[in-house]
Amino acid sequence: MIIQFNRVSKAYGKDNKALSDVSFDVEAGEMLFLTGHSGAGKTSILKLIMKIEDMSYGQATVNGYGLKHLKSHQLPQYRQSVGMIFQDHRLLENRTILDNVALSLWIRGYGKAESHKQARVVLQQVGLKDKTHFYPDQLSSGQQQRVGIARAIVSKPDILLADEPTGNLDPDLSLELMEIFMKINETGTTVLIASHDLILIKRLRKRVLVLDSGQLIDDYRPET
Ligand SMILES: Nc1ncnc2c1ncn2[C@@H]1O[C@H](COP(=O)(O)OP(=O)(O)OP(=O)(O)O)[C@@H](O)[C@H]1O
Repeated sequence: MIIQFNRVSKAYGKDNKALSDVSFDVEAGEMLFLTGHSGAGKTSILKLIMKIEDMSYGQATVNGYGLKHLKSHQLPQYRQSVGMIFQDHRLLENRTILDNVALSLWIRGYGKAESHKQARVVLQQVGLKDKTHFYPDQLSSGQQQRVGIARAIVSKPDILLADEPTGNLDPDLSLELMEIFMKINETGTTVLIASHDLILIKRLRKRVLVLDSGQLIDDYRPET
């Protein structure tokens, strides 16, 4: 299992309970969705996996690392194996698309030429080969979201997390984006996507974890 949550709870402060006793397993190479109403706890699960937040109770193992006892010096290595695509793209406005993607390799010690080379490869993969010299504000929001995907996959993570990646896209663009995720998944990357776009999720016939007020109420696997 590449992700194991065992009775995980999360409270923000004393009273804000976001997750209660959540348990689930994900096999390496799976693609699945996390859904539920606004405030159900989807982002909280992703933040726990990224170790942006710490759990209050329970245990979780991700890619062989026990999250509870992960030391700060292990974090960079751990986070290299888990890529995250944020709801707001968080692109650097004063850098080109190519630099935005290459930067995540460059800060890991790759040379500039190699970083650019690999950035070009993933930008082609997400269909943005012709936009490498553009700046983020010259792209549509769907294209910006694809830059976010390119940036997350350029370091070849074992697990890819995405928080509402189709948030403000129209249905056609949302489907296109999901097809990109499916292609990434076909290369062996485990993909976990938080989304409340139920129509889209249904169409894709993948496993769906359903959260309700911080509790996991369903783990739906489509018939094969
Ligand atoms: N930093 C925080 N401080 C206090 N409470 C928080 C914090 N982050 C989240 N919460 C609370 O935890 C609960 C779960 O939030 P979370 O963001 O995980 O939900 P979500 O399912 O991702 O919602 P959405 O679909 O609206 O993004 C909510 O009640 C929220 O108010």
